[in-house]
Amino acid sequence: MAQPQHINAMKQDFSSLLNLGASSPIAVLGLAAIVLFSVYRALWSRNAGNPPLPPGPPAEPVLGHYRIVPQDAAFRRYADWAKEYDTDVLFFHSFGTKWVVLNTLAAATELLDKRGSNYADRPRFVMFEEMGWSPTLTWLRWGPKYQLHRKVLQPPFVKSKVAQYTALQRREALRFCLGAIDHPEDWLTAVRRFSVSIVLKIAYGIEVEGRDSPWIKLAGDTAHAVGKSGAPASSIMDRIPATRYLPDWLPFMERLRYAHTWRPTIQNLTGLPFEATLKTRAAGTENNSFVHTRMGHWDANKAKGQVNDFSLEDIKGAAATIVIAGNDTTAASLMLLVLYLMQNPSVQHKAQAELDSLLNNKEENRLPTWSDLPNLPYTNLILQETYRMNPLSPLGIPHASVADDVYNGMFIPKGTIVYPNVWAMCHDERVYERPGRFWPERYLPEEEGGNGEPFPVGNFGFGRRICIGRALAENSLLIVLATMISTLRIEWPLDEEGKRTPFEPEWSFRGQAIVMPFKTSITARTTTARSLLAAELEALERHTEE
Ligand code: HEM
Repeated sequence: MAQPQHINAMKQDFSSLLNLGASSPIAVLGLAAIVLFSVYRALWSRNAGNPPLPPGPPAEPVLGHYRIVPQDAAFRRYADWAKEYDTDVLFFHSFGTKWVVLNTLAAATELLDKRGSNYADRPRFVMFEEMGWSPTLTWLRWGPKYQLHRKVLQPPFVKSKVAQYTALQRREALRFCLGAIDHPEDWLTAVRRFSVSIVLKIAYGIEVEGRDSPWIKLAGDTAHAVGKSGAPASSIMDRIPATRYLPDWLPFMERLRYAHTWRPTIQNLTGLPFEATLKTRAAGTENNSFVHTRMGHWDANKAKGQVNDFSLEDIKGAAATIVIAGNDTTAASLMLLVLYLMQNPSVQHKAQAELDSLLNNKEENRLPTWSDLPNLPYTNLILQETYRMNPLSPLGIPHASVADDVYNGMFIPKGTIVYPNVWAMCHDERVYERPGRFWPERYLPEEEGGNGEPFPVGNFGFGRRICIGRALAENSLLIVLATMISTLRIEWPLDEEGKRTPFEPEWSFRGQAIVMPFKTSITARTTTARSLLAAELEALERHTEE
């Protein structure tokens, strides 16, 4: 969801335009004129008489920074430029689009939090509209529709309300560990099941039955469709919206083709669970899922002859938001937890010791519950360190400025796209000693052997657009982490010679920063772990089915 892909996408769009030019020089000249005009109008005409723009590397004529910013791991390059130009805000432009990158927590807090109302907008996501997304909070521009969606979606996820989902989350945590013990070679299915089961149940009341559930596949397909669609607001349709009406077979419209190819998948994700839920309601089944609750309000208003501000399309889109925003992020975070525990056996052992001493495991033989979590400080530090090591959206989800602004004598024009460089903030050597090292103790005070470093900030965004699901996500991750530490032994896999050999897995830094599927060895940590998991799962299954 972050920036590197938008540069990449522009490259694809632009090189396709150049290909077209081979057969149609007039088209190239026309497009060049449009680009030059939009660059002038969007950028320089607005800057006349204002303070200077923030610094940044020199741009190329016409193309601006499109060839300057790397496609991969741009967040690292931005962090280097911030040092080189001795600034916390960098400025870039390309084809009339302007963007700034905020490289310190101070800049992000000042602009996105304190001046939040000026940075609550998003760029327009025309390509996502073409892909068939219903109104979706994450992509909505600032305005009454956005505010209505946020007002409806936020309440069930505030900290005081997410307790209603704890039984579900614990059940899925137990299922994950049991799945990983029973099918260690297929631990990723257990990961995907864990994340999608939680969001489908909350959004629609749908149960994911078994490892072969079609819902797991649909969630995977959607993740693929979104993951490869490029960064939001980066396609030629986003730059020049009228191009969405061009035929998609034109050589330079490959992203429109992509949107149309994946449209059925997106429509399935937003449509199928919604239709299934409407059917269960029509058959008289009620549950407390988001859709059932909203449909209850909708029916009641309709019966009273009152206008429904929140339309059926809105309910459909808002429910899909829960799945889109909450599924992949949770799955990717759980993969990171497995990775860091595997890579850092001493951390794993320390966390096991913390759990064992609390649960007195050998005598009582029980698994961690919600009431144990506040008494597991080291487990919590592991989660904080996981957030810091690899922010999933290293450049956040872009905000956009509503009006002209000046920050530390630098001009930020209206309509500028704003990327918080969360990775740079989490890896700032002035704040974190040896930031590339996974060291959960760094947050402890010095007298307890730590460095007194602050918890990372920004992984869930900033200001008015901050993630609504962070309390839910944190609960999911903490309960699954504690259950894993208690029941699983996670080690390097055995190689062909039967040795455990450390390796660095592959990563993808285009858009989101995610670890690619990797091999690991997962076994039950104690002789009773599996039976304990199975017994508690059975009890919870009865409970959550009610
Ligand atoms: C580890 C898990 C998660 C991470 C790292 C994460 C991260 C983020 C980030 C970085 C943003 C952008 C905030 C901004 O623009 O400043 C965001 C927005 C959002 N997240 Fe999450 N998220 C996670 C889980 C969830 C879950 C479980 C839900 C489900 C309810 C959710 C729902 C949303 C929504 C609806 C938005 C859009 C908010 C808006 O634009 O007003 N997220 N998230």
